[in-house]
Amino acid sequence: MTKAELDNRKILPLEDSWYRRVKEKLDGIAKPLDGLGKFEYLIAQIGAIEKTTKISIQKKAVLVMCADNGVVEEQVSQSGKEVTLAVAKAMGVNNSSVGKMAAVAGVDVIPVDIGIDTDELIPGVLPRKVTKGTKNFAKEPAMTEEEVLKAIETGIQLVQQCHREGYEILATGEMGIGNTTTSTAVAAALLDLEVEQVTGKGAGLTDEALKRKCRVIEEAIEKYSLRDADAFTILKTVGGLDIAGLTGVFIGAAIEQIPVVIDGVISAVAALLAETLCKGAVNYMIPSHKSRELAETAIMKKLHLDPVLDADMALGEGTGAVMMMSLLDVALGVYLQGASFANFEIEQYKRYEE
Ligand SMILES: O=C(O)c1ccc[n+]([C@@H]2O[C@H](COP(=O)([O-])O)[C@@H](O)[C@H]2O)c1
Ligand SMILES: Cc1cc2nc[nH]c2cc1C
Repeated sequence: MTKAELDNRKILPLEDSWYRRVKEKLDGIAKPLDGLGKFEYLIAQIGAIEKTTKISIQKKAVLVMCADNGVVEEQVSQSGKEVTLAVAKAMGVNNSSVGKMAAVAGVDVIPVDIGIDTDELIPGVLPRKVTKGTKNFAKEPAMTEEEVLKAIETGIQLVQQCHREGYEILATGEMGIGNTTTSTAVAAALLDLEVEQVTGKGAGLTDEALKRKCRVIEEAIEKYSLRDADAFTILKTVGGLDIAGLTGVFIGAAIEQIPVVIDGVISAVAALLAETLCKGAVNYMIPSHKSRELAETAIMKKLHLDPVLDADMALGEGTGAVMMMSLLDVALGVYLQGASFANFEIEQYKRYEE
């Protein structure tokens, strides 16, 4: 894929009529009007994406992009980069946090090596390595243009493959030590935010290390004049292969017209990049939780998305998105099988315009 091909991707809008038809069906179910709150809108959104009132999200997968980040050399994370490989290996044998959750939720985990710094072929992990980790952005741009395009294309192609295999809804996830530094740098540059106000402790840091993390991000934004740069340049300079791959997943979901659930702050940054690069992609996105990472709030506000879960989670791997898939299944139980007012022989509730 060339940059021009990426720029020319067109995303189809959703039709309002499907929202209305799903909402009418929800209003006919014996319950208070809008009783399922935000889930009513989300169910209607999925109906509009699938273009049906007979919604199905039975076959589910979480695509977990795993990659290393050169900026870890600057000691911006509590652990070393070897943890990325260790957790990816655990994912491959369903022994990671997301694997345990997904088994309960009926979701398939698809871990992807999009840039782990190893020559090993990891059992159970899809080999889609673009390069063995990014460069340290404190010293040089993280990626080349070709690497970014290849990672985005990989994400798009994985969604297309999942769609062909019958998956009806996808979730995003990632594993990459240092990726809260890359994500925060992208968010701060793209949304012109104060670095100190949006930088969190990631997987855990001392106060002193947090100051170092802020300094590394701030210096890079200044060095490369990123506050005036476009989204693609920001991603290439301070982003990561996991973020680029996930950007492709969001673009791919919009192209294939399937719903995609956003996980934590790293996925949220990729969602923001996808919407910036391909307008309208956001209509295919479903938020899950409000990550503990500080950049999350500004990103969700910019995307006009409202995460349902506020549980102080900061695990990554796709865990929050998988939890959300379970909640969607539960809410859909009412939509698909709930008794109607007619079944109860009581009069349907009316909407009163104020
Ligand atoms: O999903 C989130 O919002 C989230 C917040 C904090 C940490 N993480 C996970 O922790 C790792 C990154 O943390 P760090 O401190 O190395 O940047 C990475 O593998 C993420 O999956 C994820
Ligand atoms: C063990 C471990 C698992 C993770 N999953 C996401 N980030 C992580 C960081 C660590 C350290």
